Amino acid sequence: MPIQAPRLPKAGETIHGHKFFIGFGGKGANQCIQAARLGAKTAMVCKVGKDFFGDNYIQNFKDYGVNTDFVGQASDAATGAASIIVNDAGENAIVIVAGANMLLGSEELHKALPAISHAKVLVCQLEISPQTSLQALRMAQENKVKTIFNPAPAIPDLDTDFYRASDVFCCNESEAELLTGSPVSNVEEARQAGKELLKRGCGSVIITLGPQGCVVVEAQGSASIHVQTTSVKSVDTTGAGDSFIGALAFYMAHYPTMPLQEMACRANQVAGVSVQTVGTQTSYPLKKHLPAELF
Ligand SMILES: Nc1ncnc2c1ncn2[C@@H]1O[C@H](COP(=O)(O)OP(=O)(O)OP(=O)(O)O)[C@@H](O)[C@H]1O
Repeated sequence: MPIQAPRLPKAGETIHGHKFFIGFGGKGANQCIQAARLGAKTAMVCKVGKDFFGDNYIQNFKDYGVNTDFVGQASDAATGAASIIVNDAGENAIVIVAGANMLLGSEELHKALPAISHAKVLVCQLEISPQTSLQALRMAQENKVKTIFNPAPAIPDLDTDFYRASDVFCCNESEAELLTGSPVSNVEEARQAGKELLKRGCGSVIITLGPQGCVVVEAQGSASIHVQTTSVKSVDTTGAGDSFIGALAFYMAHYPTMPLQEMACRANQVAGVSVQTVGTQTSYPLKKHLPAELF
């Protein structure tokens, strides 16, 4: 729920803002919807509250053609929400209430097992309990389903089992920095961080670098590749990383033999379109609006 205001209010203060709007989000939902907009058959496994926001959240998935059979509604917790205040300088103050997200656990995953085990790709993040994410990744691997893990929001003491459960470990610069403990602010540093993360046991690593595209690090010992992207005029980069991951999941599902570097190159192009329009899910391109050579 973003609010635009001239400045951030002080404790106890009431001020007038410019604008208020409600947008759907959550990393998992964004990634799922980008994949669906490219033509992937998608299902979401998550938990919302039995409330107004939860009902609208489910309808939003349905509007995008996402299967909601595994979207549970908790009666004892509210739908996860974020209150975001952005001032005229572009600085923000954010309060996230995870709510029902934290109630997603083993029971729900077991109900979703038929969908998980028949999927081509499973994508997980850290906006639910980390142990639930890890369990889902393991369930996918046991069923030979490819996994993409997006360690966001990053936690410094990430369980090392997450690396082993990730076919593709995909994060942005600040997440890579937190996980490796080394600065990641340019291509060279991203290459080093990618190599370090790869050593921890994942199949491959992608570190996204905003307008500089991404770095792809595959199999131990092989060179890292900087996949540059086309320069575009960006107006709102919110959710660009999720657009990239949703697109990557689409390519992994639809073109399983395509080299990862080529998938990353195409995901760069998709995410590059998303930054040219205001909004998050609404800025994600549909297949019909993208050049045919991306498919
Ligand atoms: N200004 C830009 N021009 C072109 N492509 C961009 C730009 N910003 C982002 N992208 C594309 O989006 C991808 C993800 O961007 P970024 O690395 O900023 O992710 P992020 O930090 O997770 O984003 P956010 O937190 O804003 O969702 C990049 O790898 C690139 O493909």
